[in-house]
Amino acid sequence: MSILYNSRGMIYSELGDVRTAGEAMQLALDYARKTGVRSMLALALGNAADSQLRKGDFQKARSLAEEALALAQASHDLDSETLARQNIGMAKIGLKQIEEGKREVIAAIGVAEDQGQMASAADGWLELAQQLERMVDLDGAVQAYHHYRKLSDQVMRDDSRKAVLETQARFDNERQAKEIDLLNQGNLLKAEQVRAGDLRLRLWAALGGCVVLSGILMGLAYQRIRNTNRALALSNETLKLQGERDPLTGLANRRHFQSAVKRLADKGRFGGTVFLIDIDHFKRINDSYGHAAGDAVLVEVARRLRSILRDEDLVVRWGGEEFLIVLDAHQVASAGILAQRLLDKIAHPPISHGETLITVTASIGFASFPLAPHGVVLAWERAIDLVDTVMYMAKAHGRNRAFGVAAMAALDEAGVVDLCSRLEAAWHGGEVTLQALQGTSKTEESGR
Ligand SMILES: Nc1nc2c(ncn2[C@@H]2O[C@H](COP(=O)(O)OP(=O)(O)OP(=O)(O)O)[C@@H](O)[C@H]2O)c(=O)[nH]1
Repeated sequence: MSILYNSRGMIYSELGDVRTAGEAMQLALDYARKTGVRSMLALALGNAADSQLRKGDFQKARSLAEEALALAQASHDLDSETLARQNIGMAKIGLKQIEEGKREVIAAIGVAEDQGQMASAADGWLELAQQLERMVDLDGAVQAYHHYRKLSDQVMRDDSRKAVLETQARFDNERQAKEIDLLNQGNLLKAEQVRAGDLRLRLWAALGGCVVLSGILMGLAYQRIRNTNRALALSNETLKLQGERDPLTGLANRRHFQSAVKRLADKGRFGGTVFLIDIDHFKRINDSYGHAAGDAVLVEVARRLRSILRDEDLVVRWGGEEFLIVLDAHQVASAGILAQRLLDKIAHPPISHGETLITVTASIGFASFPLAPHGVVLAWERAIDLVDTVMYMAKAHGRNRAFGVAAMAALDEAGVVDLCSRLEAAWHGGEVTLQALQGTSKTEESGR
């Protein structure tokens, strides 16, 4: 029964029904206490503490997590001990013991990292970032989010390496099929050539008065060969284009970006203006209207972005609900004007999907490189790291807004990395100048 209620609690928790999830977790805990089975009790205590954290009852969450910690230590269960310590830290943050709680959560995440549990460590950083954001420790939240992005990128790289291998295998099969197709076309071409050769021989044999006729026939054969070659070249070009497009939105994908960015980077150093756009609360759109509606939103946002940009501007589907724009221009002022247009274009009018009107907003980070005022040039990975951090600040400050880097008191890349790791504080301390813009109307922004 305890396992059953645990599962029920987890399902309701995923659906966002905190109250029913809490009741189920409590029942799971009651049954686990009756059975006296330690592993079951540790699991139930961990989940119940987690549920209380979500409900905001930090005192209760803390006492449940402390009970779980004692149990985990007694049974030498390192995983449960780490979870319990993390929950205790989160509860302390909720109880306004922010620095102590932060230390405990970070130590618990460190243990998970040492154990090689990178996905759960990444989740830990994200939860910490959200908890600190709730407690208005924005600097701490931005730093935690930075760690989360780094680690989740690493996890995603590992996952996507697997996915890439599978996709590669699929792509190879498709390519093989295409190559067979091309080979057939090649054979046809050769057959055409042989036929043309035959024709030539016969024509030479017939010679004499047939010279004019043979010339015409040879001309026709030559024309056919040229057409076949043109078809081959077109087919190769189509193959290359398909591999660099996102199939849902038709925008360029990351692979295309990698080759395009080489054109914009001088010896790996990046020049231009970058915007990172992340749709706000996109998970809610999927949860409320369904995955197909989420897809429709992505397609429409992609169309709107393209509609206000020039053909030569690069627009990339960067991740699930993230888009990256790269302009070959360096003016920060005009970047601000474009950021405002992007915010407004995404939000107005609401996107229609069947009978439903879906209100969509986005958060945007942007910066122009080399960085003002000292003209610091960055590798493109660092440039995107910086824009990603500024984008998260736009999220942390309420969403439906754009933050852009106008100037940074850094003389080299190391200085930029340092300021980026404490951006909120550096902004307030005057070491960084940010341009902050807001979407013109916040119709549906519900915050947290
Ligand atoms: N429909 C659809 N959903 C996707 C696609 N790719 C990713 N997603 C979903 O996008 C959601 C992203 O959610 P989160 O990363 O939590 O971010 P969010 O809800 O936008 O919240 P904030 O970014 O904090 O405002 C996840 O639920 C993904 O499943 C896609 O191609 N189609």
